[in-house]
Amino acid sequence: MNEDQKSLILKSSSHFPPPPGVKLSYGTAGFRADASILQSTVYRVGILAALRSLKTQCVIGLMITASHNKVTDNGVKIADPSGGMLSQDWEPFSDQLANEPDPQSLVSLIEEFVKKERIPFNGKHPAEVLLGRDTRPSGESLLEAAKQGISAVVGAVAHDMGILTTPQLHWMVRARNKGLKATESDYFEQLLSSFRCLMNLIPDRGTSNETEDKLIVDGANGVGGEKLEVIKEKLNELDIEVRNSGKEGGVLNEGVGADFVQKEKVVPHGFGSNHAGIRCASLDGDADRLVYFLVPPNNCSKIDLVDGDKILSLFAVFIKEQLSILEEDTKGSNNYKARLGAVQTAYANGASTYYLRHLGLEVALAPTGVKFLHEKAAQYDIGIYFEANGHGTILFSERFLSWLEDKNQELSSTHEGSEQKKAALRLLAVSKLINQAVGDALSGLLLVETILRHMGWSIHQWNALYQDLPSRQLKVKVGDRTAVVTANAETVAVKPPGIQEAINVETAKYPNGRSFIRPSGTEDVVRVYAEASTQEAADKLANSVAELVDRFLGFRSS
Ligand SMILES: CC(=O)N[C@H]1[C@@H](OP(=O)(O)O)O[C@H](CO)[C@@H](O)[C@@H]1O
Ligand SMILES: [Mg+2]
Repeated sequence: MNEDQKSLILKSSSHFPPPPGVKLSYGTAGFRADASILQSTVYRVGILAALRSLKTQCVIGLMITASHNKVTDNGVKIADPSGGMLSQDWEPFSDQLANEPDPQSLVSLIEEFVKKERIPFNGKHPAEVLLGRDTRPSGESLLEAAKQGISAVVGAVAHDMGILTTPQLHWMVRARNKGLKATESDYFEQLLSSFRCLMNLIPDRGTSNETEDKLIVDGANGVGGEKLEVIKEKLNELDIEVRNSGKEGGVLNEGVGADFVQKEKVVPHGFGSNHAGIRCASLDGDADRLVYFLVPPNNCSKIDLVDGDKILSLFAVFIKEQLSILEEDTKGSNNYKARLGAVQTAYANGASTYYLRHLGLEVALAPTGVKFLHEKAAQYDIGIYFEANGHGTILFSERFLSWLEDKNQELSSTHEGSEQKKAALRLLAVSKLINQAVGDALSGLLLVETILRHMGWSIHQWNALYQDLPSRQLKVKVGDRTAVVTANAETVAVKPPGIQEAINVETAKYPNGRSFIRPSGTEDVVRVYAEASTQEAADKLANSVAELVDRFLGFRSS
């Protein structure tokens, strides 16, 4: 770093002092806080993004969003060259960068890091950062802060991509770094063309199928609703009605959205008894989560939730079917047994894990946070990962895709129009429709819709793949949530000493009982999860484990 560079950072950072007494940490969702205290953080993440771009010599993404959090919050996160989350080994530096109050020390911190990481300041490519933001009112001024941070790095270029869903920005970063077309219209074009390809390959059963036409989507009053309106205009094949699109004056994430629907299991605002029995879906505030639900006819506030675990299961059934068809072609010269795996967290309903194993899939467990699931899923030829809350996607390995392309060619000459050829084309279309950078509610929704039609299933038939074990999630406020340390993908609490034994004693009292605790990465709470054979038992177990947390870790009066 030369003197000009140092004085540029020194000068510009003096306009962005961090708020006194606040310590932020780059968690599972980047930095998140009340929007009013985030100017300096976003500015510094601008610097970070430019440095990351220099280091990798690739385009980097910077997204301003607080997803499902309340509208007055905001946040910022980085998309790495592959379109995935920021590499974990840069997280400690991100924390130091965000929290350093003194401009001179900030410059020294950056200088040391640049040396340690050997970041090339005279590399072939100047830093290039794509910027996106959700619909939050604070987004515009935070975007300015990000631009200031980026331009504090000599030669760095920022491209404002406008209001986007988080997955759109990740998709653009991935596409740019693969040398592909990467505008928002390219994104829509890829989704729509692969969707149509799958629709054209739906088997003709000669009878009308069970899938009802209409789908009603809760857009969480956020960016996802807006973008779905755009997709809807270009789609004649689906009958979609968007509610809570943000245009009706509702507040982002208030009584609406995938997080609300999944956690509270009640109907979102704008839905009621007139929607009973109709297929409904809900997106979160930045449209990287998707859940489906049904409003039952009799009890209209409680919903039947079709969550991320069930979306995973639906995708698994479909992909397994296509792989089996391909494997039937034993005469071909080019055969390959693909490894299909599923990745879940401890929050996955026990019934879903059981179902997936019986389907013949390998099921791996990862800690909460999509970066962990993504990493594990990338180890399979086809890895499907989902958090129960609806965040997930499907990853195809390069090796498998190139085999599939070859197989498709081979089948073109020998088996045109055959079931094998169709299976190969379907899998290729899925690999283009699904957003392989990160979980994407819009592309996920289009895939769910085509698979339901392919199977001829109603949402009821889909929901009946297995029956969820009753579960309960609680939050406990404690003095210091970091006192809880977990192991084995968060299924065991190793600290504080003795708490796991006490949880085991409680769990053993209930048939099919399972319970675990972990510190949240996004809120100042310890989360408690419990499941058991009945709702009453799950509630009781969750409450008694919450009491244990309180007893071991709660606020003490002394
Ligand atoms: C139980 C739960 O839903 N946890 C969510 C939540 O993380 P916590 O660390 O539990 O606060 O937000 C994360 C980011 O969106 C998401 O990845 C995760 O699944
Ligand atoms: Mg989100």
